[in-house]
Amino acid sequence: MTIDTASRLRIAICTGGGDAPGLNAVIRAVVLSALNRGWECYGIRDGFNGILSPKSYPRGGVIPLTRDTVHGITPLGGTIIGTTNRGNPLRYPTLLPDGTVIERDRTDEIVNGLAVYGIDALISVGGDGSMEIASALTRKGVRVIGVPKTIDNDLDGTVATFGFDTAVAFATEAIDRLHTTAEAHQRVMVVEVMGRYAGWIALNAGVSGTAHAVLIPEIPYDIHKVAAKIKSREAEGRPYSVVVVAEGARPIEGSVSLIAPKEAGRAERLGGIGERVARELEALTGRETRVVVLGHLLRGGTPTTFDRLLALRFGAAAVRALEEGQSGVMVALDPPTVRYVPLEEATRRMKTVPLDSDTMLTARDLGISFGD
Ligand SMILES: Nc1ncnc2c1ncn2[C@@H]1O[C@H](COP(=O)(O)OP(=O)(O)OP(=O)(O)O)[C@@H](O)[C@H]1O
Ligand SMILES: O=P(O)(O)OC[C@H]1O[C@](O)(CO)[C@@H](O)[C@@H]1O
Ligand SMILES: [Mg+2]
Repeated sequence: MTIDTASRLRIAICTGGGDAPGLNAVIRAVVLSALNRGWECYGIRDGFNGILSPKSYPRGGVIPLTRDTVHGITPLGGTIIGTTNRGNPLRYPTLLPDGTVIERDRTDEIVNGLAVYGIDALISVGGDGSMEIASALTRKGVRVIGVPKTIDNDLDGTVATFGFDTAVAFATEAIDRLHTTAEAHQRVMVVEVMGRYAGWIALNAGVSGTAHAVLIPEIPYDIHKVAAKIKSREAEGRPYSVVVVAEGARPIEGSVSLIAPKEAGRAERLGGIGERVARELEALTGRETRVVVLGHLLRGGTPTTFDRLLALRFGAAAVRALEEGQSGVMVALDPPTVRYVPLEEATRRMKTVPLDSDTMLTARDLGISFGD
């Protein structure tokens, strides 16, 4: 969709979903690119909560972002305006007098809230959930540009999202460190990494960190096959192994490991699969086993150079898109350039690991077991 451009825009930015290294770099690029055009820039606190729950923000749910606000934030993890992965405005959990909880659409309140603040256009940074919300707001007449973010790399329509490279780099370093202790103690070390529905982090870090088995959501595993891999290493005089497990991995006959089931306005919380795999491998191989859960460590820290640059490029490209009069599109990496894809296209399907991809073939050629 292309809209007439206003010469001086008042824009807002929000960050939604789980945080990812690079969010602050996007914010800085958006703010500086906007200010350098003579525009004004505001930040909505904690996803859309700054508009939906203004009473929770005595110092303002929508705050001005200035050159000073974004000074020095490029290398910082987190997001200076906050984020949330609870309370999707499309399906907002609401308690009824009889105690039941229903989900209701609160996007009209966001449309009105943006109008009250005189916001001409919104830049929404987030994963699939945030892009779905952005797409709904576009249909309601809000001028929106999406910026893709997720450490899980499961967002379609872009070759890469920022945060993923940082998460993989950290996981690889952790796996490297576990090799030496695994070998010294002749143990099996199981490393659980994030990746709810897609195994990108487990696969890329597992291959780079030379793990011996990698279990991903895309391939339900047979624990006996993983145990056989560990035993064959033993037979070759290597009585230790490193196994990487994505939190969304599941056995062939079984389901994912849940910490908490899905609730209104909130996805299910996964966790515990590393523990389960370790227990079963110890029983099947007789080898002492330990588990390390990397969890939220993967979302923290300073973004890698790749992620910083990508985040800065995405932020600046989002502002250029507004200047060009675009709306309803997501900035996407299409090397060597960035392009704009319709939000509907970006949210149509989840990007999971293709089983015939080059990285999968590489892993198999290297002898890594997927438990299949
Ligand atoms: N701007 C927002 N305001 C409120 N809630 C949001 C916002 N953006 C996203 N959410 C909520 O967070 C959930 C996850 O968001 P999203 O898919 O954008 O992030 P993600 O990077 O994929 O991370 P996650 O693992 O949390 O899904 C959404 O389904 C929605 O419930
Ligand atoms: O613990 P939280 O913040 O709800 O988020 C956990 C989820 O976030 C993600 O890291 C995506 O950011 C998923 O892999 C994970 O399941
Ligand atoms: Mg998501």
